[in-house]
Amino acid sequence: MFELSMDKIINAIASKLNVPNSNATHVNILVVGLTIALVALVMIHYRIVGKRGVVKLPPDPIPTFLVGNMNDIPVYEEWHAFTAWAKHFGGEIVYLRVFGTQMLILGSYRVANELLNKRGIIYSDRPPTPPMMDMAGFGDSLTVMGNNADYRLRRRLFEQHFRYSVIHRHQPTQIRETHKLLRKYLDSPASWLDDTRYTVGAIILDIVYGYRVTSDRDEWVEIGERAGINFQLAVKPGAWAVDFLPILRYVPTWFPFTGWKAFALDSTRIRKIQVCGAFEMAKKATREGTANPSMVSYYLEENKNGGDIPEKVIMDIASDAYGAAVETTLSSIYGFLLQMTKHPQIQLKAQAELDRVCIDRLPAFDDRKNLPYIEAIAMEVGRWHPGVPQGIAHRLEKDDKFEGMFLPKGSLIIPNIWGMCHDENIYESPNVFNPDRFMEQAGDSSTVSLSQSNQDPRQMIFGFGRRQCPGRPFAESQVFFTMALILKVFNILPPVDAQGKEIVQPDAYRSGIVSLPKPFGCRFVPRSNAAADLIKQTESERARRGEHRS
Ligand code: HEM
Repeated sequence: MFELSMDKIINAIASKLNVPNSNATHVNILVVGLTIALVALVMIHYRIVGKRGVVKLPPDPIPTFLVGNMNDIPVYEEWHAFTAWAKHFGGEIVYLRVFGTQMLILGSYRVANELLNKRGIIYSDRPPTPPMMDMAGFGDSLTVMGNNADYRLRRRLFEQHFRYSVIHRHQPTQIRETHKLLRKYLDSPASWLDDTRYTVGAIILDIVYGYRVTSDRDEWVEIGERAGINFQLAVKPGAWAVDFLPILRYVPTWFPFTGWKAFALDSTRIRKIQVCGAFEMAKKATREGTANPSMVSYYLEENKNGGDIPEKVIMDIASDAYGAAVETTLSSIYGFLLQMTKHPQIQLKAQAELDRVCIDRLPAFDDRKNLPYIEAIAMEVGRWHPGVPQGIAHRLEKDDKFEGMFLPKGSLIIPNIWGMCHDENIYESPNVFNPDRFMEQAGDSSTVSLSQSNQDPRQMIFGFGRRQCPGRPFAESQVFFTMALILKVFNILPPVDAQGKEIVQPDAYRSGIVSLPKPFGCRFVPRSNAAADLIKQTESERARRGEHRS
């Protein structure tokens, strides 16, 4: 029966190819060749996994010979392509291959929760550090380290300084610097973009090194920023030939076309100044007893009292905090300001809540539980454009199986956080900016509260499982506090053109691991004279606390 139908196929092919039947041997060879190729293709889609039988890989865009899906992955705003694939393949996991590297793009919170949270034990590793990251001085960063004992020590120490139960320690710094920002918005609103950036940098420098920024353009903030920019450049996938051909790292610097080596050397130099310089400054102050309390002074003191934390570890995690905190937190604050320029009604509603809770004073951290609408705006800002839209890749440590699909060991796991936050199955009209989606109307407008029924996007935007962002408690509190303070005293308006007409600004975001809004305009106008007075009073409070002016 089989031979009969095989003959038929051979004859059909033979006639199609115009090959006489007497030459059927050649056709036989052709058919065998085609069959092998077909089986090979099928084998790529289906894996034979030991005794567990045949298991299917997740669906994938058709790969190209050798390079796989390299050309399918866009260089900019990858999260849109990932979201489109998830829809196209009707699946929550998409499989990609680039050269020998296998990737699994997770497109829903449900799957990310099942794999990265619940099976965290095998999903918490990171891929090997790309050569350029290493050459540019970022190889020792906690964020890129594999799941080994050294990593776990660093992670524990890091968390100890930023977990929910201790972040109140950082509040005096947050209050001092964020109040200062309000004064800057009032006195010189044109430089709001830089001033906002400097504020976040100044807070982190104080928390981590006990260093108080005293000028508007502080050298340590500048160095931190340069290191941050270099990190973003070095980590960019596909940007560096050396990441594909590691042997290139041994090419001497005098060789033509090695500008990338100069970048790597300069980046390492800046990173060294940032990591060692700021640490040595904090160490000296701790030794002399003049240090402000900080992450570095805390662990150095612990060592003095019998602890044995390697100094290198303290030095590295301090710089990790700076590198990981500034751009991400800024992404939320800038994102909030951009949306406010477009949504005056949302501002009005938030200001009504603030005026009810903090009648004639500035909001404080303790007000958070009584300001659900401000919390809802913070959640919607995070959902609208997550600061790290594709997360940071995890690496699967063992072969795994999920709902009939085979997930191969060594795969990079990329959670498409942006896609999850715009999932129509979770959020109604996901492309509308609407904080009310997180609110529950309970009685009159003074008793509204946060709804428990809609998925809290913060379970996604800070990543997953054992790798979930350890800075989350601090980031949430700083974003909330900044938003509440600004809304209490300012109207946030869009820029105007030469005719005084308000400019409608695009929702444009920079691509990269951390994604911020592209530069945009914003006007800060005090809501009233009383609001301006509240800002000015922070100056006298500062003087009363004996803080220096800057
Ligand atoms: C709104 C602000 C922030 C967002 C959206 C954010 C988001 C993220 C995400 C998505 C990850 C990857 C998690 C994963 O691999 O699954 C991450 C990792 C990390 N974040 Fe944040 N982050 C923010 C603020 C901060 C702050 C303020 C700090 C420090 C104080 C921080 C420190 C870190 C560190 C050290 C890691 C690496 C953790 C590890 O690999 O174990 N982040 N963050």
